[in-house]
Amino acid sequence: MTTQTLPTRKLWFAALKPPMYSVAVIPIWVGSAIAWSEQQHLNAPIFWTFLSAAILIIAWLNLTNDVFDADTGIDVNKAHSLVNLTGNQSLIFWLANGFLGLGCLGLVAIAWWQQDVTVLALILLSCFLGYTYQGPPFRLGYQGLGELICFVTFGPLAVSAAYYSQTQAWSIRPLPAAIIIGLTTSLILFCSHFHQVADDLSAGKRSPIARLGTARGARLLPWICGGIFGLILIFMGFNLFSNGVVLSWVSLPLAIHLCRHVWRYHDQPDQVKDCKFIAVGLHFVSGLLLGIGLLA
Ligand SMILES: C/C(=C\COP(=O)(O)OP(=O)(O)O)CCC[C@H](C)CCC[C@H](C)CCCC(C)C
Ligand SMILES: O=C(O)C1=CC(=O)c2ccccc2C1=O
Repeated sequence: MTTQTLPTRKLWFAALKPPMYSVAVIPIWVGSAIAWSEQQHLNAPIFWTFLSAAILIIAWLNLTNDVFDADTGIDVNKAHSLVNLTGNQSLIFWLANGFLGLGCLGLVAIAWWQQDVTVLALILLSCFLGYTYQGPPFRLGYQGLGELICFVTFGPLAVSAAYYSQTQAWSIRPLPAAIIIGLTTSLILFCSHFHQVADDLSAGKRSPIARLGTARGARLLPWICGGIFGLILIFMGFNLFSNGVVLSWVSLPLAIHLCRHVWRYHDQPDQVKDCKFIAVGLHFVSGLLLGIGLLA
C-alpha cells in the first residue's frame, strides 16, 4: 500500500511521525548522563524542562518542514504532509511557531533559574541552523547540506547544551559522545532520502542520495554504520569512553538489519521508505545504551 492509499488515521500517524521525537530525547539524555556520572547528581527539573523544550522544537521543525516544502512543490505527492492533510498552510505555520515559542519559554526558564543564557544561546543557534536546512532564502537541504547541519546541531551543540545545563561548565568530555549522536542522527536523515529521489530531483533537491544514486547510497551505508561502531571502540581504546559503553554494541543487529533492508530495496520507494524508522530505532537504542554505559 502506498502512502497515497493509506487510511486517514495512518496518514496522520505518518504525518506526525511520533517515533521521530526520539531525536530530541537522546542528545539530552546522553549529555545529562555524562554530567550525572561526574557529579553523581541529576537536576531533574532542568532535565525535564530541557527535554520538553527539545520535543516542542522538533514539533516546530517538522511542521515548518511541511510548510516550506509546500512552497517549493516538493511535497505534491506526499499525502502525509500536514499541509496537504489540512489544506491550511498558515494554520500549520502558526501552530509550528506556537511550539517554537513554548520551547523557547522552557529554555528561557532554564536561563532564568541558572542566571546563565548559554543553553538558550546554543539551542537558538541550533534552531537557526535547522531553519537554514529548509526555510527561505537558505534551503541548504536542497544543496545536500542537511546531514552536516544535522551532525553539528544534534551532536556537539545539543549534547554540549545538555551537559552544560547540568554542570554550568564547559568540558570536552561530552565531545566523543556528541560525535556518535551527531552521526546516528545524520544517518536518519541520510536514510530518509532513499524513497524520495524522484520527487527530490524534480524539485531540484540534491540530497546525498539524489547525488549518489540509491545503489551507491546503499553500498555506502555499511561503511557509515561500521564507522560509527568502530569509532565507539576507538574512543574506548583511547579511554575517552568508559568500558560500559560497549553496551551500545547491543544495537549492532539493528544496523545490520538497516543495511540489509536498504541493500535489498534501495530502488523500490514503497519498500525502502521504512528504512528511516529502522535508523530511528538504531539511533534510539544505541543512544540509550551509550548513556547507560557512560553512567555505569
Ligand atoms: C525536518 C527534517 C528532515 C525532513 O527532511 P525532508 O524534507 O527531506 O523530509 P520529508 O520527506 O519529511 O519532507 C530534519 C532536519 C534536521 C536539521 C538539518 C537540523 C535541525 C536542528 C534542530 C533544530 C536541533 C534541535 C536540537 C534539540 C535537541 C533541541
Ligand atoms: O521527517 C523526517 O524525515 C525527519 C524529521 C526529523 O525531525 C529529523 C530529525 C533529525 C534527523 C532526521 C530527521 C528526519 O529525517
